[in-house]
Amino acid sequence: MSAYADRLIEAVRRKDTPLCVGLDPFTDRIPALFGDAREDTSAVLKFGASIIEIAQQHAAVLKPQLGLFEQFGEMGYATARLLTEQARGAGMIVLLDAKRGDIGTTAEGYARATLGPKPGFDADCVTVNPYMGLDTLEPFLSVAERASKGVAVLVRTSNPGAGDVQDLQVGGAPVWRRVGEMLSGATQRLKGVSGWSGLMAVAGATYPEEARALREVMPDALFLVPGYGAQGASAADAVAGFVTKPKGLEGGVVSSSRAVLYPQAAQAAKNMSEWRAAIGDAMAAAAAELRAACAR
Ligand SMILES: O=c1ccn([C@@H]2O[C@H](COP(=O)(O)O)[C@@H](O)[C@H]2O)c(=O)[nH]1
Repeated sequence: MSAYADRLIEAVRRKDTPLCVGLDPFTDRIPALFGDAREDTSAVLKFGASIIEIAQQHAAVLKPQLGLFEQFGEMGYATARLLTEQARGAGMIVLLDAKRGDIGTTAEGYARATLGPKPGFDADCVTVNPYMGLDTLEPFLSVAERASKGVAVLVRTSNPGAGDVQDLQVGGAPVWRRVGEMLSGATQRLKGVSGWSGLMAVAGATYPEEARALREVMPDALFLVPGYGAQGASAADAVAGFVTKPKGLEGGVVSSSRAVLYPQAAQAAKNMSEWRAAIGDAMAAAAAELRAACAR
């Protein structure tokens, strides 16, 4: 199998947009058309399955937010696995947002559970938290190397409090920059023939200046950029850390969850075909807006 980075960048080029659809199930926002998600996880499964059917037309990548499935207990976990299988079966790349991070021996379990084959999730990539140190990433990197998968590392996150720790100065540079520097060996290990690495850096769209600076530190890492849409960042901000290549700007994927899952028109839909149309419109608009931002 080709390297994760090559598969990802090829899929993004084919779709001609860096849009990554986030799958974040919120019980109070899943329309009643699917059943009552507060009482029945089959409503979450039906909602997720319909989202994937539409998303596969507009985006190369799906990012299930595992925490929001885990809130439903074992059935939620099983639902996330079924949806991961559906998305991969439909040719989408699945980037599991699980934000794992623990001592090496425990991390081995997490790596098998997320990237490993059944009974693991068999996701293409998983998000990890590096703030316990490089050794905690090793099990994920080993599985990723062996199975042509990716590892997306939190470097400069999108949340308002991101700077509380990540902006602290260490030897004249912020922590997030030091983390980016620390990841250079891992980046080389997951490099594909395209020159891009499957060691992805999570760089929030809400901090475009930091994303630009991070690109200098991590020239080969594909970025996973959350924060576009519901968190207020524009398409231009979202691609700030991308790079100019002969075919225009590229360099990663931009995720959007709430803005494409729960647009107003979909919340007001009276039937399934209205809902499908509203979701399709929201995803098409996001895909086009990001495509245009990449072309500038
Ligand atoms: O820095 C980060 C890292 C991860 N996330 C996750 O991305 C989505 C964002 O959802 P939106 O509805 O598009 O705001 C969500 O799953 C977060 O857990 C992030 O926002 N920032």
